[in-house]
Amino acid sequence: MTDALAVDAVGVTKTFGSVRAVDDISIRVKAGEVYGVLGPNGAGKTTFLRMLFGLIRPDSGTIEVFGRTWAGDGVGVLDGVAGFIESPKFYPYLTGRQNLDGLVLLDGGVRPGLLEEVLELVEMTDRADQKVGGYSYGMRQRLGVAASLLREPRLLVLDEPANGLDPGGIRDMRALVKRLAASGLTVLLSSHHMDEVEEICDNVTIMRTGTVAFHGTIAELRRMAPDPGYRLSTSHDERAIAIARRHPAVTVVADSGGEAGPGLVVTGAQRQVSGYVASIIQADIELLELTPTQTPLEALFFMLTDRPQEESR
Ligand SMILES: Nc1ncnc2c1ncn2[C@@H]1O[C@H](COP(=O)(O)OP(=O)(O)OP(=O)(O)O)[C@@H](O)[C@H]1O
Repeated sequence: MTDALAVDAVGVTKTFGSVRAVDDISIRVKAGEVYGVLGPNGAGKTTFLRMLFGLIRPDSGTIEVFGRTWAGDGVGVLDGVAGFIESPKFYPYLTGRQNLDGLVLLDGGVRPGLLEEVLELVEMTDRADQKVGGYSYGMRQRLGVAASLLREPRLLVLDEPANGLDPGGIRDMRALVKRLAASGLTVLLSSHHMDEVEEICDNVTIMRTGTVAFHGTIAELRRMAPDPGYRLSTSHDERAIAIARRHPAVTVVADSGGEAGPGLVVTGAQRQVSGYVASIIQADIELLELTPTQTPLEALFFMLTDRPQEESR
C-alpha cells in the first residue's frame, strides 16, 4: 500500500430539489485499501458514487481520482477506474463469455489471456458458456466484476455488490473482494449491512441522510461498539432474572419476544455472559435457547444511523 490517494473527495454536496442527498462529505481512499461507504437506504451512497463516476455533478466540493479532477482532466479522471452502479447489465440471451467478448470489442481489445484470467478470478470459468439469462443474481454480480476487471483498473468501485445475494452469494462476494485486494487493487464499495463489510474493509465511512456519522477503521468501530446481546430462554425465566443480581456486569431484561415467544435479553461481555449462563445451569434451570441477537458492530451501526432495528434484514 502506498500513501497516494486513489480518491480524495472534499466537501462534496448534492441536492435534488429539497433533498440534500450528500451534504459536505469528504472521503479519502488510499491506494491499495478496501474502503466501505456504509449507510441505510437513502443515506446518499449511490449519489456519492455516481458523482465519482461523473454521472452527475456535485453542487459543490471536489473529487480527485488518482490526483485527477473532472474540471482539469474531463473523462480522463476515469482512467484506471472501473465498476458498476446498482446492478451490472448484460444481454440475457448471450453467454457470459459472449457478453464479455462484446465489451472487449467495444474497448478495442484486451491483452491476450486476460478474459480467461478474469473469469477464473471471479470463479465463472465453468459457467462462462451458459446464457446469462439462466445465471443466479450472484453469478451476474460476479460477471459484472469480471467485466470491470477487463479494464485492468487500479480502482474498482462496487455499489452494493452483495445486495440481493443469499448468504452463500455474500460469502463468495466477500472472498472475491479479498482476492482482488490481495492483488493490490483499490476497492471502494458501498453496502447497507455492517456484516458484509467488517471482514474486508480497512476503513469505512458510515453515512446517515447525506452526512458522515463515522469515519475510521473497523478496529476503531469495534472499540466503540456496545456489548453483544443474546436472546435467552430458560425453563424458569423469573429465577434466571434473580440470578442475574449476582452478575452485575450482565444486564438481563424480560423480552416479550414477538414471534420468538417470551424470553430474556442478556447483554454483556462474552466472558461475563458465560459466567451468568453457568450460574443458571448450576441452579438446575434448563437452558432452552441462547442465540446472539446482533453483533456489536451491527448494534453500533443502528445507533449511528438511527435505523430501526427491525429493518436489519
Ligand atoms: N435523481 C434523483 N432525484 C431526486 N432525488 C434523488 C435522486 N437520486 C437520489 N435521490 C434522493 O437522494 C437521497 C439519497 O439517495 P441514494 O440513492 O444516494 O441513497 P443510497 O444510500 O444509495 O440508498 P440505497 O441503499 O437505497 O441505494 C434519497 O433521499 C433519494 O431519494
